[in-house]
Amino acid sequence: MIEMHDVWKTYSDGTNALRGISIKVNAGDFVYVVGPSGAGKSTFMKLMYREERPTKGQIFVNGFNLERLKQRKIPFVRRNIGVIFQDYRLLPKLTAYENIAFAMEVIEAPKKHIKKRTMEVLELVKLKEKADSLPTQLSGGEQQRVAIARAIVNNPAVIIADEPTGNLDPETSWGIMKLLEEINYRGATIVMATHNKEIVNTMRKRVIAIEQGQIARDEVRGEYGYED
Ligand SMILES: Nc1ncnc2c1ncn2[C@@H]1O[C@H](COP(=O)(O)OP(=O)(O)OP(=O)(O)O)[C@@H](O)[C@H]1O
Repeated sequence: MIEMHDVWKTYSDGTNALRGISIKVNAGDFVYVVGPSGAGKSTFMKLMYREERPTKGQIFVNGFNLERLKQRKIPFVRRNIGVIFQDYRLLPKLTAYENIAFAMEVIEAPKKHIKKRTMEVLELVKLKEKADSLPTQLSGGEQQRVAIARAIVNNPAVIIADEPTGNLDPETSWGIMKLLEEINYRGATIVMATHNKEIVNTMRKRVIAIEQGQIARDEVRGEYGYED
């Protein structure tokens, strides 16, 4: 599903963010990515959805070699990866419904299908009654649920979540985790970077720890392992 072979990332200012990462994530896995601030977690995530390119090494997602990808194939690969950010990144002038529907419009899904599927995911994230609200009219947790609905609306095989609970209080964070667990249960592979010790130690999953740009641990039912 996702494979990295000896992946290195050096930014243009010379920062060595990743130094020889090799991993394999299978279809249906739920993986936490943990590690100290600045360890390289976000860089690792960005490489998977091709926001950044590796300096060296190979990355495969859904069978595609991201480094050999033809330009015209990029939208196809991106459509198979849903991305969730700490700061939600909803379009501020669009309603909850429109934010989600927009993700289907850009891939030119049939109109009839858009309405049905958008309502379906709004229901899944329990926000049907907020369909017409703008992001500013929603709480942080509700905005993140809209962002999750947007990420899954095109049925991607892989969900990349970079600190999805980073801006949320503990109770709201648990709601988001329940939702991600449900999405994983329905078949999506989830890779989630997090600093949330309680979540990692309670909802036991595979844990990949990155330290100074290298894999420090990779455990099947791992622990958070840091004090923050
Ligand atoms: N665009 C960039 N240009 C130069 N250096 C960068 C860039 N992005 C990240 N870095 C550096 O690369 C290293 C890894 O950063 P990254 O954001 O991947 O870490 P992180 O583990 O996600 O940190 P955090 O937990 O604080 O979000 C850091 O030293 C960071 O300063």
